[in-house]
Amino acid sequence: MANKPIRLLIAASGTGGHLFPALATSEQLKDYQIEWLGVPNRMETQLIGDRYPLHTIPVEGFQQRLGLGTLKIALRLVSSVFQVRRLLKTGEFHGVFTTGGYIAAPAILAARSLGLPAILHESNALPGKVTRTFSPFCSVVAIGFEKAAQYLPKAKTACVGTPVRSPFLATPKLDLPIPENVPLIAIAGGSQGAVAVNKLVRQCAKSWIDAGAWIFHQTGDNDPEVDSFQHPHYISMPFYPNMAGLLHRATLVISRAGAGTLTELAVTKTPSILIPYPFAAEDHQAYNAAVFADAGAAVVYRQQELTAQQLEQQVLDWLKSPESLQKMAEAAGALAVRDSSDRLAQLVREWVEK
Ligand SMILES: CC(=O)N[C@H]1[C@@H](OP(=O)(O)OP(=O)(O)OC[C@H]2O[C@@H](n3ccc(=O)[nH]c3=O)[C@H](O)[C@@H]2O)O[C@H](CO)[C@@H](O)[C@@H]1O
Repeated sequence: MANKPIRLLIAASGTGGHLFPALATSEQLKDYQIEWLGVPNRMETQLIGDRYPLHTIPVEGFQQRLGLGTLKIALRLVSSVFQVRRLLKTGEFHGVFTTGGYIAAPAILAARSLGLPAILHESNALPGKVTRTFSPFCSVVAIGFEKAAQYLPKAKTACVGTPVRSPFLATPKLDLPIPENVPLIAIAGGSQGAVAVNKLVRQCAKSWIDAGAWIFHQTGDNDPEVDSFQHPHYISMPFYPNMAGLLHRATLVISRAGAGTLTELAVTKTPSILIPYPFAAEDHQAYNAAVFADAGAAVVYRQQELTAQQLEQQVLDWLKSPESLQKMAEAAGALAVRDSSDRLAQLVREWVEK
């Protein structure tokens, strides 16, 4: 294999939480020839197309109740496995790396049926269904949180943290017109935004601003009331690419509990209020959030129980208590695995170059 470039197929699709860790890992594999496997019309078609050749296959999740729909999806999965097998063979790939989700199933099955290594990274504390089902077939399963190992008893696991994009490891400036000496409250709804959190935040915003804070609100692009609160100290955007600058600068963050954002909060040592997405598969965001709450790095509220008054007061209390914020910041920092992309890339190399 010495002179032949190593060819790796990365299967990562759908949301920032799946795509960004895969991209961060790919940056550590610059000597590899990388191609990407995704699904049509998902975020990868905008994010990946300029960087790597992108192949797409139509896969989707199993519905809860068995029926004709499920049969159709199962048939589609079988046909996807054959498609990926063809791609792996004709492209002469040496292995597959995936960050889980539906795209992982055909990628893992196709690779293993050809005797190629399949490396899976799972960033959530409660691994997704696909990870739990297909991890025994993987060469190795890298996990973001130690806790995930207990749900994967038949897999060979290695805890490597979750990779963040390289700007998070530096201290990039915030390119927004916000004064340097004011408290900044940032709201991060995950790569899709969080309408219910947005609503609560808008009810509290005036009182936080009156207490001297500025607010940056990442709203997502599906909030019909997005323009209903306006103030010179309140900036909102559907999606903000410089999350690294934002989280480094933020005094505190109000966020969903996607594994990607949590990892970034740890690396940037940012205190947070976490409101797990209540409809996430198997409530997995609550498991992520619990890791941070148990470590003293965040306070967690269930969306169903949280009132605007509670949220408003929690933030006002913290604005008056820099010591509490400092304690949480340190606890968040203690959860960070800063060399995660290195570790994960190393693991990929170990298996693909075996
Ligand atoms: C609703 C849902 O099920 N979400 C899941 C999805 O993540 P989802 O993509 O929703 O959320 P994550 O927090 O994991 O990742 C969001 C990523 O997008 C970035 N970002 C977000 C907004 C923005 O304006 N700019 C920006 O760059 C964040 O910095 C982060 O890197 O996959 C994750 C990994 O399996 C899971 O943990 C999440 O629970």
